[in-house]
Amino acid sequence: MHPNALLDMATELVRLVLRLDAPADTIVSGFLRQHRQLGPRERHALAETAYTLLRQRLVLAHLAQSGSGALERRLAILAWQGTDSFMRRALGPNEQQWLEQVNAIDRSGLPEKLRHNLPDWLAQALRNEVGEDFWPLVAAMDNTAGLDLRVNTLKAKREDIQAELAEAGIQAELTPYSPWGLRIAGKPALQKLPLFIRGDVEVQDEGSQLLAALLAPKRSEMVVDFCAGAGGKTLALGALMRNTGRLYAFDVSGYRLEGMKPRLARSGLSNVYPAQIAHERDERIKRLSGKIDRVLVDAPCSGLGTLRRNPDLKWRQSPKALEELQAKQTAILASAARLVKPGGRLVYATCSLLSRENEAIAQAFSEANPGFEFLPAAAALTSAQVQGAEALDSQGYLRLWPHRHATDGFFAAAWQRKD
Ligand SMILES: C[S@@+](CC[C@H](N)C(=O)[O-])C[C@H]1O[C@@H](n2cnc3c(N)ncnc32)[C@H](O)[C@@H]1O
Repeated sequence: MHPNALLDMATELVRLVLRLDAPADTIVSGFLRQHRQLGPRERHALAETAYTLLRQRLVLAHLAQSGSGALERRLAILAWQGTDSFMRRALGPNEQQWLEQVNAIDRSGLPEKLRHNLPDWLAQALRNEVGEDFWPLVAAMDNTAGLDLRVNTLKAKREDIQAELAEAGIQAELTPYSPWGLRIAGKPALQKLPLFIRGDVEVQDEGSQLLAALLAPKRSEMVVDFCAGAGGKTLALGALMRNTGRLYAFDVSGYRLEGMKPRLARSGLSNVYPAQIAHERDERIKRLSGKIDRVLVDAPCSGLGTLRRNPDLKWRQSPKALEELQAKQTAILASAARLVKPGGRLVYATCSLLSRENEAIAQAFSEANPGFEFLPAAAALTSAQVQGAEALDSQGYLRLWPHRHATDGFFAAAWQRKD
């Protein structure tokens, strides 16, 4: 494709993602689907340009002020993630000159806001969470996420998959904490590899894998994944149960549950029972009250722990939205807890970095439910064969951070129901 045409497309994509009226990954994948003529490198350049713009929105908007022509085009030029020389062939002499001037600016001298690229409320909230780690956290969230795989231990061994990947020219390291994880260098296409088609691996952040480890379901147990979505955690739980017992995968979204089907088919699991529920107090839930060995609540949350993958969330979330989420999280956790039988385990998890969705919800639950005993994460994870689990524990909670653990940001709290 001619550079002019590709830059025009990038400009159009920038216009679409800046509306912030839908998740950026939905907009980007929809846009790329409409332009099937694009090659893989062109797709990559367009997608990464859109994500870079969302990551660095404030500084790029500031720098774009000095140019002329359509603002979206200036932003696309500044955020461009394809080959530089290719893009420059689309620029007129004035644009070339402007770009030289902008590139010469020392960004480290710009005001803080233009360096962290966060809305004020979120910058303040993150400073409150991590104090002097604020800038390392900002830097980690500015990177693209790595690619982690979870080996489906029902079908394969981690070392064998590592060797098979090496044969295909793909370097993979063992993840430091998850006993089933592999971390891949770069972003190779995996979907066509036999090991992926066979269902021997799933793409899953190491942090997500550790939530399954914390719930630690056993053979023949009755387990509920309360907010199962497209089944990322469900599949990990089913494999830990060695395809025995019963694993209910509930969600209010039939559309998301539908997304589980192809993954379930690949996984070889037959112990999973997906079911759409109307809300957290659904009749189906009531019928299972007090009967379940282990319940995972992977609660709907702000998703702010996933900014490496979903940088649009920092612009799409708000303190008001957080309040609504907190009410929902509290209600879902209270309902899910009723399922747990005496001696059973309950885990509440989010992919948020903010205490108000995490410790605050867990502490309120502990106070309101003396029949549930708090289980410190380090001990529970160590029993689940997680190495170095102390490094993941903060005051008994599982707390994962992009800048400390090279995972998405995750939180989890675990309890055991007393007899
Ligand atoms: C963080 S996502 C779950 C991701 C999923 N566990 C995975 O690993 O892929 C939260 C899910 O909660 C679901 N949800 C929202 N409200 C709910 C409710 N009241 N009861 C059950 N699920 C709910 C959403 O549809 C969404 O799929």
